[in-house]
Amino acid sequence: MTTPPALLIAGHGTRDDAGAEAFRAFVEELGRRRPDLPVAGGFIELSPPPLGDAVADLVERGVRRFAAVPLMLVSAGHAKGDIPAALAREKERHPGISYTYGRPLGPHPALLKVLERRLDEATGGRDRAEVTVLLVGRGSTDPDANAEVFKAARLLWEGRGYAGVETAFVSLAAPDVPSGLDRCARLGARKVVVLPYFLFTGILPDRVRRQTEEWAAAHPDVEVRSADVIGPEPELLDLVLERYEEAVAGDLRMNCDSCVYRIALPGFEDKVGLPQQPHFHPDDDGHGHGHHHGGHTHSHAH
Ligand SMILES: C[C@@]1(CC(=O)O)c2cc3[nH]c(cc4nc(cc5[nH]c(cc(n2)[C@H]1CCC(=O)O)[C@@](C)(CC(=O)O)[C@@H]5CCC(=O)O)C(CC(=O)O)=C4CCC(=O)O)c(CCC(=O)O)c3CC(=O)O
Ligand SMILES: [Co+2]
Repeated sequence: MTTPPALLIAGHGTRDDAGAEAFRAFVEELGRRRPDLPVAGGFIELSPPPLGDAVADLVERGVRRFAAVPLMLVSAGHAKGDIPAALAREKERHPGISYTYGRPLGPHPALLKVLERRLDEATGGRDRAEVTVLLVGRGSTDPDANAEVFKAARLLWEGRGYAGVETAFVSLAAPDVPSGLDRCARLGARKVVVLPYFLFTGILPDRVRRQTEEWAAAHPDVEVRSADVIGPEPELLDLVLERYEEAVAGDLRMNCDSCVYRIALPGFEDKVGLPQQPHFHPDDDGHGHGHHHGGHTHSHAH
């Protein structure tokens, strides 16, 4: 019998005890969900246990193969750089191990669903057409990572009926939270919900809430509410296990998560499963002008 690879979760780490505890409880919950797997989690900085201890723990339990999933929303420095580097270091420490590495989490439809729920909680389900959302990401010096937050905002806007979804960052990238709120006001927003694009409670989500309250106090003409972080929702557990399965199967799907031909996005349901055709090309009638795009049929039959 071949045993499945273990699951290793890599978290960020925080000086906020409640945030670190939320991560540790989440890893325990993953273990309860998959009693067939050794599961361990560690942080890349600040909080115990460090990622290296989590790997050592797995090795002590007899694990030789594992799949590592970064508990990160975006692909920035941690997911692209230091977690892979930390894993390479662990392989030097434990030469007998092998591992595959999964993708970050966002902007998966499961997360959008949780964000939508957080908004409904904050507004009491009021008329969405009057509500402008300010989605606040962590912010990074990696523009690709910042663009992923804009993508999440746009996908959240599509088909859900909000007046608008604007984007801001808590630090390292513009616009910051007050500028993002200014922008909403200039667009005519009278009801704004600030929605943190963060996994768990922590120092940065607290800062978002504080900055939101300060801005709201200075702008009594705009009704401003704060929504909660994503949190350890069942959707997040399922998504991490989906990332695990992908990493085990070697089936890493780039950004197919939000592909309109695979996922029923609100308002675009009729596109799911549509056969894909090559574009009409004037040179494709047998004259052979050397513009062959062989193998580019973009099939989505997963
Ligand atoms: C408060 C602080 C720690 C403290 O002091 O306790 C903290 C906290 C947290 N960061 C989180 C997430 C991310 N942090 C980064 C990146 C960086 N974070 C850094 C510092 C700090 N981060 C400290 C003070 C920062 C300040 O004052 O502004 C940098 C500068 C240094 C470094 O970490 O090396 C580095 C810049 C790299 C660059 O230059 O681009 C990325 C992007 C990336 O991957 O690079 C992500 C997104 C991951 C994703 O995609 O989800 C979360 C989890 C949030 C959640 O739950 O979702 C928490 C927890 C919390 O908020 O408590
Ligand atoms: Co950080």
